[in-house]
Amino acid sequence: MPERQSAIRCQDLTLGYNRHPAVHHLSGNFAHGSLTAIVGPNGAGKSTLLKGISGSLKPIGGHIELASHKRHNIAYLPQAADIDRSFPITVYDLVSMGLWNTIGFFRGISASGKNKIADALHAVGLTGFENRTIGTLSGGQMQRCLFARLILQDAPIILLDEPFNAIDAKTAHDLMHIIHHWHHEKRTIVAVLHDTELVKRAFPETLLIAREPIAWGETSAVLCSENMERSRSMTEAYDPHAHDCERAA
Ligand SMILES: Nc1ncnc2c1ncn2[C@@H]1O[C@H](COP(=O)(O)OP(=O)(O)OP(=O)(O)O)[C@@H](O)[C@H]1O
Repeated sequence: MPERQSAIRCQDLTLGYNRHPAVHHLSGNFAHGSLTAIVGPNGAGKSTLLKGISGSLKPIGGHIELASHKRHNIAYLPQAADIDRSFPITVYDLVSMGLWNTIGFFRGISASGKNKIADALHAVGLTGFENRTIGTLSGGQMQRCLFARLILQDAPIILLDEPFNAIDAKTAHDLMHIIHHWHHEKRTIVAVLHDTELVKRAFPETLLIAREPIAWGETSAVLCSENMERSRSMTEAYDPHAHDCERAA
């Protein structure tokens, strides 16, 4: 099979905090247009990997290469817990931030920009919520709002950190529909997920990680019971007081 064009290439990548590695020696490609789930136990380094790809965390070792070399080509949805919802901003203003790459900070929103915002709000089922402050939204409505912002970012690479966490089945179904639409548009999508049944149903490729990569490839092969057991035992064996990576780069 010919090698697929890579959108994100990780080369012997090690990421961590204060020199303590959280993701060790990851090498592999997220192919252009692929839809990949990142799966693994709590503390396995899944969010850390997304932070590394998004550019908000610099590697301790190794490299991340993007096909486009432009970080603004990445749209990133952080975990809900990392978002401050006490900030007094309306749904309209939060969603319109998705246009910043195209309009800049200080220019007004054009008529076509306003149409795009209306279309994005419609796509996520939030028409009529424009003037609500985000602190008044339910968890599911807030996630819909953040997806509308992602739609406007119009990025070729989309990173989603637990997009369905604490979300009801109808909202998860609607947001999954948007993810499939992005996949059909040949965007590269990487999503951290805990629901392995959903991953098996809807994500063709999976990276299973437990600080070190366990397996990466076709979902049905990656999520076999042997790999799942290995990922559990590797995380259980982790020593939180270890300083430097013991394996040579
Ligand atoms: N800002 C930080 N400073 C120090 N250590 C951190 C920081 N963020 C994460 N870690 C540590 O890095 C390791 C990996 O964390 P990470 O959040 O990437 O895991 P995860 O796989 O996303 O977990 P979960 O499924 O629980 O969200 C954990 O041991 C965590 O405590």
